[in-house]
Amino acid sequence: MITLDSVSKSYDKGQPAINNISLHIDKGEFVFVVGNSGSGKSTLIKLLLKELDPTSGTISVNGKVLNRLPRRKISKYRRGVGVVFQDFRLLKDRNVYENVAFAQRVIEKPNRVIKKRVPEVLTLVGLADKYRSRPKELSGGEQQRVALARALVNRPDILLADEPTGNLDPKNSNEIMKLLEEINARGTTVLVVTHNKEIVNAMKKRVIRLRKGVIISDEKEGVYVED
Ligand SMILES: Nc1ncnc2c1ncn2[C@@H]1O[C@H](COP(=O)(O)OP(=O)(O)OP(=O)(O)O)[C@@H](O)[C@H]1O
Repeated sequence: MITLDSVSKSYDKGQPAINNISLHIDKGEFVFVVGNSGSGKSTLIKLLLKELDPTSGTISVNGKVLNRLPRRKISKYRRGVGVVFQDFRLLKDRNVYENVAFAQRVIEKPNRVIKKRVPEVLTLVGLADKYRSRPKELSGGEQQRVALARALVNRPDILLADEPTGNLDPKNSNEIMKLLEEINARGTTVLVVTHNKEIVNAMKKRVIRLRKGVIISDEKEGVYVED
């Protein structure tokens, strides 16, 4: 599903943000990526979204070699990869329904599909009754659930979450993680970047640890080890 083969990424100056990483994630896996600030986690996410290209090495996702993906095919590729961020990134002037529908409108899904699919995915995240609310009328946990619904509405094979609980209290964090687990159980491959020690330790999933752009451990039922 996701394979990195000797991947490095250097920005203009300093040491590489990702330094010769090889890694394989199977379809249906749930993986945490942990590491100190600056260890390369966000760079890894950007490489997987093809927002950045590696300086060397190859990345394949869903059978496609990203290095060779032509520019005109990038947006289609990204449709297969849902993404959520710490800061939710919702459209402030649109309600919950429109925030989720937007992801379908940009790929020109017909209205009849949108009308069926948006309520389905809002039900999945437990927000069916809040479809008319604006983001500012929602709690942080609810806003993140809207972001998750938007990431999932086009049924991606992979979900990337960059610090999804970074702005949430423990209760909301647990709820978001339960949802990610459920989404994973339905077949989506999930990769979560996090600093949340409690969550990583509670969930007993695969944990990949980065330090200065290098994988320093990769354990099947890992725990969060501070650097
Ligand atoms: N656009 C950029 N230009 C130059 N250097 C960058 C850029 N983005 C990241 N870096 C550098 O690359 C390294 C890895 O950064 P990255 O953002 O991937 O780390 P991170 O593990 O996600 O950190 P955090 O937990 O703070 O988000 C850092 O040394 C950072 O300063």
